[in-house]
Amino acid sequence: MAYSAILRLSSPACRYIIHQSLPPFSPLLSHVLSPSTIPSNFEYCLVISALAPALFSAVGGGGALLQDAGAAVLVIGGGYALVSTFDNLTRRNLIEQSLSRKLVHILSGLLFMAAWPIFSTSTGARYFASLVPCINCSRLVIHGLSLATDEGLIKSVTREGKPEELLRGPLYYVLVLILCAIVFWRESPIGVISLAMMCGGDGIADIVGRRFGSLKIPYNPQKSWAGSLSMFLFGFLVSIGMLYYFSILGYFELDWVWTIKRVALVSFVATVVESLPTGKLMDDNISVPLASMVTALLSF
Ligand SMILES: C/C(=C\COP(=O)(O)O)CCC[C@H](C)CCC[C@H](C)CCCC(C)C
Ligand SMILES: Nc1ccn([C@@H]2O[C@H](COP(=O)(O)OP(=O)(O)O)[C@@H](O)[C@H]2O)c(=O)n1
Repeated sequence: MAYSAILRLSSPACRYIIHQSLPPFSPLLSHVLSPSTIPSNFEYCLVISALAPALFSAVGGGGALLQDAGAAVLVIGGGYALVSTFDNLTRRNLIEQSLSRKLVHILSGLLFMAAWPIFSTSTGARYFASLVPCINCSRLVIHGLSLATDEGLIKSVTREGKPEELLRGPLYYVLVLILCAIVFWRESPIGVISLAMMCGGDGIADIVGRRFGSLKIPYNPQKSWAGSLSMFLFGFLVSIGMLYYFSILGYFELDWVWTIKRVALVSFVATVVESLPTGKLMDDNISVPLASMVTALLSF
């Protein structure tokens, strides 16, 4: 009944329109809809309720709407599941908090982007997809302002377990997801590369840099050559991998030799920007995707 259009069908014109626009799917229908029969309004409502899904999918509205709403619910659930999974791993001391945060950093955006093809081809699909980071954005603001408490969220995405940390890196991160979903979506490699560099590149730099980053960068002792090199390589590979994923699904047709060169350039520029001592001026979750977008816009 949710999709059924309960229409006032008393007017003959309305019944005529229905009769003309709906092929008689069965003898029952042709009887009920034929102008010679005068069915009650209840019978018409019954018919419309039965045919509404077909009607909606025939006009492209309900089918796409249903698909996008379902996809959004599925991905929102996936986001909650991901965060709570890493919260449990951290609580059980199976992984340290900094590693948990970085794995959430790497996986959230990449899995969100990988889910884009399950949304419909309608023009509104990108807005349904952006609902996912939007809901997480409101979640981060609510808990970042301590209007509510979610220990699991705080433990799995903050460095020191302070709620106000949610209003910096994590918030900028989901805002970039919203921007890329709405502005670039599945139509442009720029959004894909920017998210790959922010999620994959910047994420791996922390993991590798903390463990193997003894050789520091001269102009920024907080960063290391190992961290930056891993960002360049992993960011490049994740970018190419995601572009290949979307291209085999038919969203991009790319000249791969040309593309590889430009992705390498984007990855290099993003890595240099991330290595700069500008963390206090601009969070990496803004500077890395911004540098990637500008470089990709100029080179693609
Ligand atoms: C830990 C995060 C950012 C911190 O960045 P940094 O300070 O370490 O540089 C990521 C925060 C993720 C957010 C809480 C949840 C986002 C969920 C995502 C929009 C949907 C994922 C769906 C997918 C299917 C798992
Ligand atoms: N290029 C890089 C990036 C991070 N790192 C290491 O990872 C730690 C966290 O890096 P970061 O401050 O960029 O972390 P986020 O701002 O990305 O959360 C740094 O303090 C370094 O120990 C590195 O060695 N080289």
